[in-house]
Amino acid sequence: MVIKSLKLKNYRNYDLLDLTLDTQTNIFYGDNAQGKTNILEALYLSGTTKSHRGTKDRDLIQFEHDEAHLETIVIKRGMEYQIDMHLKKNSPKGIAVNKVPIRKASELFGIIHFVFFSPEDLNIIKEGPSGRRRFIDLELSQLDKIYLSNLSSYNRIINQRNSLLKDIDRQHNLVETLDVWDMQLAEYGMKVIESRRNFIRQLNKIISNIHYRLTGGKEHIFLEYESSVGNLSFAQALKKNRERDMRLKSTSVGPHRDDLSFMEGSLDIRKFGSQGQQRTAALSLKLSEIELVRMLIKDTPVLLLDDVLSELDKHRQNYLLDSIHDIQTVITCTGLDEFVNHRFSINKIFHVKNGQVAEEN
Ligand SMILES: Nc1ncnc2c1ncn2[C@@H]1O[C@H](COP(=O)(O)OP(=O)(O)OP(=O)(O)O)[C@@H](O)[C@H]1O
Repeated sequence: MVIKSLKLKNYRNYDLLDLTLDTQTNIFYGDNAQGKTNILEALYLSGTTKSHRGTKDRDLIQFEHDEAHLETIVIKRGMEYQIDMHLKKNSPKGIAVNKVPIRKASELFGIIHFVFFSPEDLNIIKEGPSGRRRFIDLELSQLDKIYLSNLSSYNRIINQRNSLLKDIDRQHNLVETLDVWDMQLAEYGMKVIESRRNFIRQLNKIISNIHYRLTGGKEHIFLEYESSVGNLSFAQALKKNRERDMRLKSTSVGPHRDDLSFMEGSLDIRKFGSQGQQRTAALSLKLSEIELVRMLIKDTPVLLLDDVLSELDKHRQNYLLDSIHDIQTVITCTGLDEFVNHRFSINKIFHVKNGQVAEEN
């Protein structure tokens, strides 16, 4: 699949933008705060309905405007799909595929698949568990419609359970209603955990090879899904922790507290790895994600690289660029130095300045 074009109107710092992308490598370069990431964000939004930065629709609309419009044309297996998105300040976004309005965002599912890679991804091992859960959730939500639906049900129920835990403090007889919530939470929670375990199993088959090559044969790594539920069933764990949850007024076990560990032999890289080791493992993870997506969707995803090359040394830059030469890639960077010494062929170069994009030859 490839993105053929992107049009924006009143989106972030773009009044109007009309871009035709190359099917291979596209570079957007320019100084800071000129609008490079905004382009990647707009692309990601048009495929997933969400900003990769988690920004609300109203903040994506250009200051002093009430609406924004995005039009993306995707080519997938020879078919053209036009995705129109209308962002509004005070109501949900309108989406149409080939001019036919769709009612639910999930109807966009499967048209386009993005892998987003930003400098924060290189810190995924060094930082806290929420980034690692977010990594799993963002990818699985694109790969698996049922996961997306189970995860939203789980998140809805956990919010309701947490408010109930707060209310119980004032109105103790509400404690009887906890069982009903726990039953539902356990049902969706187990499904979420099972899908995540399966995803990690599949990633493990790929990551060890990639990491071995990336470290010049020095390291083997292995991922482990760490469930806060432990060996209990989720329902049992909820029961066991009920007193504590009531005291803390929040749910202490479940997929929203789980983590992913990166093991090099018996060494937990999260805790004991050097910074370099952690960043290399993070790069291996990202490369494995691309590989796994490719296998599962039986197509190539579109890769969005947000200023990530300048974060890598020459060896890792080369490894990354070599791994992606047959995928449509949209790269942002502040300068073109990273590409000068690489045989990597750039197909289109765009200069971004203050919400204006100029193609260079
Ligand atoms: N809703 C909005 N309306 C108008 N302009 C906006 C809006 N949101 C953000 N901007 C502007 O967009 C610019 C930031 O764009 P972007 O995040 O794409 O930067 P960038 O070129 O990727 O820079 P960097 O290299 O620093 O990441 C800023 O100038 C900011 O003021």
